[in-house]
Amino acid sequence: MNSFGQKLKFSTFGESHGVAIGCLLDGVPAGLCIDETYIQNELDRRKPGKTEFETARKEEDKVEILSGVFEGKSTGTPIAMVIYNTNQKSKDYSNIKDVFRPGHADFTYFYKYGIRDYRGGGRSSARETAARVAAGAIAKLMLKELNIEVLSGICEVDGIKSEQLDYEAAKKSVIYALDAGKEQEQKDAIIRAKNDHDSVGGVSRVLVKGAPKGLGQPLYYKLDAILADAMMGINAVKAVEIGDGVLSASVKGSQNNDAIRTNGFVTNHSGGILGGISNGEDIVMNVYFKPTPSIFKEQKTVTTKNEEVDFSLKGRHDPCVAIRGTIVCEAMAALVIADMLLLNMGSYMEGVLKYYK
Ligand SMILES: Cc1cc2nc3c(=O)[nH]c(=O)nc-3n(C[C@H](O)[C@H](O)[C@H](O)COP(=O)(O)O)c2cc1C
Ligand SMILES: C=C(O[C@@H]1CC(C(=O)O)=C[C@@H](OP(=O)(O)O)[C@H]1O)C(=O)O
Repeated sequence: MNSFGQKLKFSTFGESHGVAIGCLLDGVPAGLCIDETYIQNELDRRKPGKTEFETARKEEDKVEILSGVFEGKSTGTPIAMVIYNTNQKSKDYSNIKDVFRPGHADFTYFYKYGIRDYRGGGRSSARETAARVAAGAIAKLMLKELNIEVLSGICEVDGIKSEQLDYEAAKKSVIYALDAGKEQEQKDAIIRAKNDHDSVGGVSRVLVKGAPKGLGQPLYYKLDAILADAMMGINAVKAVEIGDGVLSASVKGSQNNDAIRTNGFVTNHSGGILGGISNGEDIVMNVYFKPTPSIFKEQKTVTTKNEEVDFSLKGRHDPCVAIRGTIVCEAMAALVIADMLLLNMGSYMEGVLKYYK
């Protein structure tokens, strides 16, 4: 179960090499138009196997809505969605049955549960994030009704930073690069690492446009805390910055404060959140992904019997997980913002009236 979930309850099921993955999304208001083509398009943006910058595992990620939608509209009842796995090739994973891949969840799952679905990491595989994207697409449909948009793109690969942040460019790029001028260099870094049987990290920049003032509950349900929680819950995310983030610790207050004018804020160092509440500016986050743990270089590890071994991995893996990860960030951000909106409708007379009008 998700940890935001005040109004929207969201959970997923399934394993990478099981029959299917899917989700249950409860709390979506009745009467929302559920555009299945839109949901599928969102899944297509994340699905694996599209380019050489992604895992070679080809999945169509066709989503099927099982409940909660009638004649194209949400009914206010739980929405269940399923995506069948079709390209498992589980036998490729027999060589990690008794060894732990450094950097992956094999070690910790084994010591926590004593049993591990080693076929592609089972439940710990980011295959599960397809289900997040399906739920996030429904949240995005709800946000669209309120002219709120969630966008994202890659602003750094292997330390190569984007100078431009062009979200339209990111939509056209196969690696969702925000800076078309840096795209080739970033692509080259991914392919170089891949050819070297290695992997690279990257950073996704997420932008929520059009969010109203007042989202987030002080003090223990702050919008920045909940967004960070949602992002950190994505596989391989190691840090989240809101607005200027880490940089704000090394500048003066006079440089960091956003001056206020009658028409809004002059700058947006805060990333659109003050005191845990949205201030009406763009909500901006940087989400940091580590390099893919499953690499094909020989590595040192131990077996399930705690014997030291050198081992070489097989399988199909993303050389840079941030690329597809950015689509998952959008989905999680959309779910959080939708949840916060629904929460405000309950605590704000204006919201309640608008909702019931
Ligand atoms: C979209 C996406 C794709 C990923 N693809 C792979 C992959 O192909 N191989 C791999 O080892 N890890 C991949 N990961 C990362 C692992 O799932 C993740 O590192 C692992 O579950 C351990 O969790 P942690 O890194 O959060 O500790 C991917 C992550 C995301 C978000
Ligand atoms: C299958 C997908 O990505 C997978 C994420 C992943 C991992 O360890 O996170 C490992 C690889 O697959 P497997 O679980 O078969 O080893 C990726 O291909 C997907 O995103 O749909």
